[in-house]
Formats: sequence, structure tokens, C-alpha cells
Amino acid sequence: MNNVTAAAAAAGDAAAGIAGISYWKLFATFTVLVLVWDQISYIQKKGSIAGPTFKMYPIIGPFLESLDPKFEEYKAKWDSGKLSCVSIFHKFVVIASDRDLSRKIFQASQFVKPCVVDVAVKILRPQNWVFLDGKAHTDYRKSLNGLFTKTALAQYLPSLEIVMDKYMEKFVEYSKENNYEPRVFFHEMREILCAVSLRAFCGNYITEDQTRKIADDYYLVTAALELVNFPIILPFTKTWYGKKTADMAMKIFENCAQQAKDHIAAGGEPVCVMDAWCKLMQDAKDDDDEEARVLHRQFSNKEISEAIFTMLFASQDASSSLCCWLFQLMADRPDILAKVREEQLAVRGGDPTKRVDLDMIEEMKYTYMVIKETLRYRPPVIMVPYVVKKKFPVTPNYTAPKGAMLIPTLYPALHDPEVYENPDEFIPERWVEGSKASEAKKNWLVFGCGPHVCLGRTYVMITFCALLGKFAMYTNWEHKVTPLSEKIKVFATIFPKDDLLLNFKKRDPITGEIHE
Ligand code: HEM
Repeated sequence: MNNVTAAAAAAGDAAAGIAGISYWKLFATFTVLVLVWDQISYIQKKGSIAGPTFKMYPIIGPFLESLDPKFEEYKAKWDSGKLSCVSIFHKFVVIASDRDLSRKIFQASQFVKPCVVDVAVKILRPQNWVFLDGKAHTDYRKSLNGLFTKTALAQYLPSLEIVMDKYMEKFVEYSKENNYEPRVFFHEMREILCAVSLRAFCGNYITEDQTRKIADDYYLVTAALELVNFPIILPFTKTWYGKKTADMAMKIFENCAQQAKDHIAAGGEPVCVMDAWCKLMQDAKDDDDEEARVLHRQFSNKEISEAIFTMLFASQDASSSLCCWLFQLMADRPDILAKVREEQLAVRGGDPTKRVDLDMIEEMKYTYMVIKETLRYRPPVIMVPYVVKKKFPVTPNYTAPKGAMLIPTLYPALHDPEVYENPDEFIPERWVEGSKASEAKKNWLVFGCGPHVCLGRTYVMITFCALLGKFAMYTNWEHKVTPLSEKIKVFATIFPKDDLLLNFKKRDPITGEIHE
């Protein structure tokens, strides 16, 4: 007898006993029916893919484990089969750990759309563009793409460099206060990334106090939007604090949007994302091209603030993750850092005070490879949850049911030994032009692919080349290696498990001398 018929037979027996019994028996029977239904439903949805034969814990499934996700448990799941599954409460989750299946899911917009936790709609607001699907989403994306082209990014770089300079001083100062003993830098890395992003998005319209407030409180949003969270916002819960923080940030952004509109209306040059957006709107107003007028219609301050919040939301955790691993890896591999330093002086023609620009960044070939390898070795986003809109034949043998969560993974494709020799080693040189790794475009899933591919992917590469370059020249940092440094902690994205113990000192960019 197979599992499905066994469960159905049990349901039949239970139903037969209902007549003429007391309330508690009725209750017990009802409970049994629900439990049996839960197992049958799971077994049917699971079909032939990898996963437990029955739900080990009825109804809840591995809910308790999912509250504290462990990288090793995810990895074991990926290794269990190209498609595997798990069921938590009524949610049936299918995980694809194969490169081609992941790509297929990312690109199947007729069958899937990004999955957001119920509470995200309340925090990011229902009318937010991230919840758009199909053509409406593609059109909105077209209007945002112009804000992240290389030409647009070049305009933001000078003000980003000022933020980087300030944080180099700060990091040295923090270390001095701690007598240059290694201390946790996880929070400081999140702070610098938040400050850099907010300067890129809002320019000088956002004050330092506002930036600090958002940077300090932002983790409340991450915590509120964890995959497993209570869907109703009750006072003083994680989601309540998350919503308060998001509302506070969007209020600030609304105000910045008006200032950007005024600046562009007065003939000012764009120096941040909001400026660039207002300029596109202004130019489109007088444009003969109907499409340009539609794409760059007059967006309200509220709309701009909500879109900017999604950019912060999308960038903050992933960029902080990259930053933590990058500084850890560079400290642990002085040979690689020495090459970065050499290149940084060379692209400035030996003058370290030369301000960074796009042409200079395009010459930073080695630094670029270091960033790329960090993203491959420790991809900040390891999985992206999608939801099935209509029955989706993922393989000839398996159709994902409507309503299931379908999760393409990124990590396995980026550690594929057939493409990346010794995938668990950090080797920037594997990215030289024409190499096997650089030709394997299909494996490069760090930023996803398809209609929702990361909006900030070029921005990430450019800002991190600038950031690493500046820190490498002007500071020296040491990393206290612990048994947990290389272990992975999952907090939306991935971080070193010991929260990154560092100290920073000033460094002379020409002589390499280190000062206390
Ligand atoms: C290391 C840093 C980053 C990583 C690894 C990363 C990765 C990703 C991934 C994997 C996705 C999902 C793609 C898909 O479903 O196909 C995504 C989406 C997105 N990212 Fe990033 N991201 C990073 C930084 C940023 C930054 C700095 C921004 C700022 C603008 C940004 C904006 C977005 C947006 C808006 C989306 C949603 C796009 C859409 O739905 O159309 N990301 N990112």
C-alpha cells in the first residue's frame, strides 16, 4: 500500500466512527482528519522530489528550525536533490539547487512572481512598485533602470567618496578608543553601507542625524521581514518596530524628494538618485516621445520615497554582507591586499589624493576581480523566494502546485566545481578575462537573472571598487581569526559567525607606514 492510500484509508476509518459519539470524540476525530489531510496534501504536493516521506511534526513541519535558520541545514537540503521540499504550516516550499532549474525559475515570470512575507505589504505599503507583476513591473523597472546606468553612477561618485573618507577616520577612531584591540565590526559595516547608500539615493538632502537614525534602526526592518514572522502587526512586536522604522525613513525620503525636485527645477545638476529621477521626469515632460513621457511621468514625493525605501531594503543587508566578508578576506590574505594596494596607486598615477572617477574604476581590473570573487565565494543572497501563480512544470516529472513557494538557490551554482576549480578557495585570479569562470555566465547568479535581476548590480561593483581602494590605501586593518570566522551566519543574508573582529589603523598610502 502506498503512502497516499494508507492515509486515505485512515481518513475513511475516522469518518466511519463519527455517528453517535460524544463531543470530545468528535473533536478527536476532527483532529485526526485534519492531521491526515495535512499528510495527504503534503505527500501529493511532494510527488517524486526529495524531502521527508511524511511531515515529521504534523501541521507545523520544521517551523521551529526555520526560526533560527542554519547554513549547514540549508546546504544539506540543497545536497539532498536538485529539487527538494519542506512544508511549514500550510506553506509548501520547493527548493531548486541546480543552476539550470534556478535560472528557469528566475525567468518564468508567467508562472512565478517574487514572494514576500504577508507583513511586507504592510511595511513597504501595498501600492509599492516591488509588488507589481508582469508588464506593470517591467515598465516601472524601465523607468528606474536609467538611475543606475554607468553615466548616472558617475555623477554620484564624488559625494560617495566623501562619505568613505569620513568612515575611514571613524573606523580608526573606534579602534583607537578600544586601544586597537580587535572589536566587533559587524554593526559598523552596516552603518557605513547605510550611509553610502543614503548619500547615493538622497545626496545632501538627508542630514547626518537622519542617516544615523536610519542606520541605527534599520535592522528592525530586516528582523520584521524575516521569512517566518507573525503576519499581524501587534504593538511592541518585531513587525511593529519594523513598520515604525520604515514609516520614519519614508517620511524623511519624502522631504528629500521635494528638495530634489526644487534643485532640478532651479537648473541644478543631478548628484544623487533622486536628482537623476527628477531630471528624467523634467526632460520627459517636454519630450516628443510618448513612451518617455509615460515611463518618466510625474512621480509623487510619496511614490519616490517608497521606491527609495525598496532600494535601501534591497541593498542594505546584501551590501553589508559583502562588506564584512571583503574586509575579513583581505585581512586574512595580505598577499591579495598588497596587489590591490599596488593597483590603487597605479590607477592614480602614483598620486593617492586623486579623486576617484568612473574611468579610474574601469582600470581597477584586479580590485574588480577581488570583489567578484568575494561575491562568488560568499554570495550575500543564497536563495530568492518566489511564489507559484499557476501550476508550473519545473521538470518533465515535477509540476509545482499553485500557491507553493519556489526557491531558486544561488550558492550551489557559484560553488559548482565544474566551473570553479577548488570552489571553496578564494582565488581572485580565476576571473581573468577568457578564463573558464569568466566565460561561465550562466553560473553568475549573484544578482539573480530575468525580469527581477538586481537593479543595483553595476552600482555594487563600482562602489565596492572605490571603497576597497580607499581603505586599502589609507588604512591598515587586522582581523582576529576565530574558529567561527569562516562559518556562515544567516541573517537575511550571510555574515561571518563571529561578527567580524577587526581593528583599523592609519596607513601612509605611499610608504605603507602604519600610524597609531
Ligand atoms: C552585494 C549587493 C547586492 C546583492 C548580492 C543583490 C542581489 C539581489 C538579488 C539576488 C535580487 C533578486 C533578483 C531576482 O529575483 O532575479 C536582487 C533584487 C533587487 N536588488 Fe539587489 N543586490 C545587491 C545590492 C543592491 C543595491 C545596492 C540595490 C540598490 C538599488 C539593489 C536593488 C535591488 C532591487 C530594487 C531589486 C528588485 C528588482 C525587481 O524586483 O525588479 N540591490 N538583488
